[in-house]
Amino acid sequence: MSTLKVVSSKLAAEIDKELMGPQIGFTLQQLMELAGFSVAQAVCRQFPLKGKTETEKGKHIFVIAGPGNNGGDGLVCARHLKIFGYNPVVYYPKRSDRTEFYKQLVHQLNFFKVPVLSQDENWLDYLKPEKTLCIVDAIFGFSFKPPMREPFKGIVEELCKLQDRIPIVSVDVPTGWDVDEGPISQPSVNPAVLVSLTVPKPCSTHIDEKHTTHYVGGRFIPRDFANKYGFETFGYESTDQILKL
Ligand SMILES: NC(=O)C1=CN([C@@H]2O[C@H](COP(=O)(O)OP(=O)(O)OC[C@H]3O[C@@H](n4cnc5c(N)ncnc54)[C@H](OP(=O)(O)O)[C@@H]3O)[C@@H](O)[C@H]2O)[C@@H](O)CC1
Ligand SMILES: [K+]
Repeated sequence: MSTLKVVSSKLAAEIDKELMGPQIGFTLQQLMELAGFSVAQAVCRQFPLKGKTETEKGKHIFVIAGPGNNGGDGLVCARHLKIFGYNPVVYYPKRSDRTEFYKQLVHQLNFFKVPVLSQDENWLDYLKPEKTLCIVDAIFGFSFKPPMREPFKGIVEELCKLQDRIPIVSVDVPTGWDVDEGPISQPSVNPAVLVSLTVPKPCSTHIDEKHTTHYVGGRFIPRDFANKYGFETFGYESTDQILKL
């Protein structure tokens, strides 16, 4: 049997449903915690603080959280980045009331004194190349369907203007990309780092390997489950939550 290296948006949603279904019984909270934790680990790997000056260490990591679960991954990631010694700031313009859980994630950020900006705040003030280490793009993941609606369209247009000067770390899918077809509509970001969760989506075959470092993270499935969906598990080392592909 040939093994797939990527899974479609449809299959990714099916995998998610089965993981959180009655037979397996993961909760969304559990998977999101591991997903966000792995993205924070990828940021550490890519932008290590060790040996950096105090000025460098004080730079912001600007996390933009969208309205769905990709945004939730961003909220979790920001908390872990703070624990790891970084200086995250979260921009959360459209807050989900889908579940109480998103509010709890915001309370946890308040607990760790991570600023969480609302839509009406001047978020661009935090995005200065000399003051910002990177941007974590947790706007849209595998449920995004173009064309992009406001306020995200305007936000992503601003990110596109900045991305040559501030590196973008995209969570699961670069925002604006069609999950299966890649960057076929605008606006869409061109990330310096992509962290695919569970297994890469087809759009990841469109990244320019010279520009984008690709990690896989979200280490939560056994081999027989992966094989059932036509792919292999990844060779994570030791306790690592990410693997550079
Ligand atoms: N097993 C795993 O790997 C795990 C994966 N996880 C993560 O979940 C992610 C998938 O999350 P998801 O299904 O909630 O969808 P996501 O992509 O966040 O977007 C949905 C939101 O976007 C909106 N929206 C859509 N199109 C739009 C448009 N054109 N313009 C504007 N808005 C638009 C849409 O709005 P609606 O259409 O409903 O009005 C809805 O609010 C996945 O990529 C991974 O990061 C982990 O957390 C757990 C384990
Ligand atoms: K994203």
